[in-house]
Amino acid sequence: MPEGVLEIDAISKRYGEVVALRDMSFDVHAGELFGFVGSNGAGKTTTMRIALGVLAADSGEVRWNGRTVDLDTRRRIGYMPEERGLYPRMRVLDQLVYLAELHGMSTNEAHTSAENWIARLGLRDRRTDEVQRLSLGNQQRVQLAAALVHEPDVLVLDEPFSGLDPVAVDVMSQVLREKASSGVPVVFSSHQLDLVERLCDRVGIVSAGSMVASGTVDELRSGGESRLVVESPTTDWAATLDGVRVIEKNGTRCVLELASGVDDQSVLHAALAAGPVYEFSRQRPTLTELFRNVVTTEARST
Ligand SMILES: Nc1ncnc2c1ncn2[C@@H]1O[C@H](COP(=O)(O)OP(=O)(O)OP(=O)(O)O)[C@@H](O)[C@H]1O
Repeated sequence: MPEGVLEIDAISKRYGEVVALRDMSFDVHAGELFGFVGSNGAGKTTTMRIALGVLAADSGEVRWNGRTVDLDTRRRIGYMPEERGLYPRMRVLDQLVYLAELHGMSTNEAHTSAENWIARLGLRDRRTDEVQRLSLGNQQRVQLAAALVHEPDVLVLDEPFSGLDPVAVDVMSQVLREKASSGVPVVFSSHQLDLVERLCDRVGIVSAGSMVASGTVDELRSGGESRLVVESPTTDWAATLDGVRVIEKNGTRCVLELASGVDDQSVLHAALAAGPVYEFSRQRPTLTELFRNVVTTEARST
């Protein structure tokens, strides 16, 4: 039986005529930070709500450690919903203690844990304030504390970074990294692809309700189009090569796109035959470029 694995297995979901998810599948393993990215309406929130059990799938299954997620397992998931779900009139500390107790902690444990997360997330000065009196960013910190306060076995966070200032982004990143390192599978959705690229062990790109690419950022980047940056006094030779397209030219420096199967070494030989070569390197796409490619290709094929 797999240990410490959250499995989303072939989940489908319709809202009336709208197909929100079709055979959505991915795994998140213990110790792993998994970034879930996709266009607006791609199906991220629906997937996360199904993973937590606040929404039922039409078909497919969510498993934790090989077993279908039930009410007990759900209590062990820390969830940060997109529509933030705090009680606006409750004080920060009281709210966190209440939520921790709801998840099965004793009053003492709940207090210790709530105070710990309040301190960790920079909310000490606001601990006795009503949530509604906090700025949106601080409310979001409380929302993260609410997901963490019962020391969950799995973390599922819907756009935890949206609207945070750079310091709060750093705190959130550190906390998620630490949680993953301590063996908790962490999955979060985000539109901030630079952050996802920096932070995540693996990334899943979702389009129109299905997972269309997943892997480590390195795997995804190496699977993209092959590009070369070349600096040489002349670039005329490049245009004569089969399967090579000059996509950018800036003085003596150019970027070439290679069709699949074109060997970069044959390009280097051609460049050297024409004169000196000062730079010759692979240019790998950023996650943002990959995302645009994958999503545009998928949109064309549907
Ligand atoms: N309650 C609902 N009733 C009807 N359609 C819905 C409902 N919730 C979501 N949808 C539709 O399901 C699809 C997936 O929506 P979902 O919110 O899961 O996407 P998302 O990837 O989280 O988007 P975003 O990045 O904008 O938050 C969309 O077409 C959306 O309009």
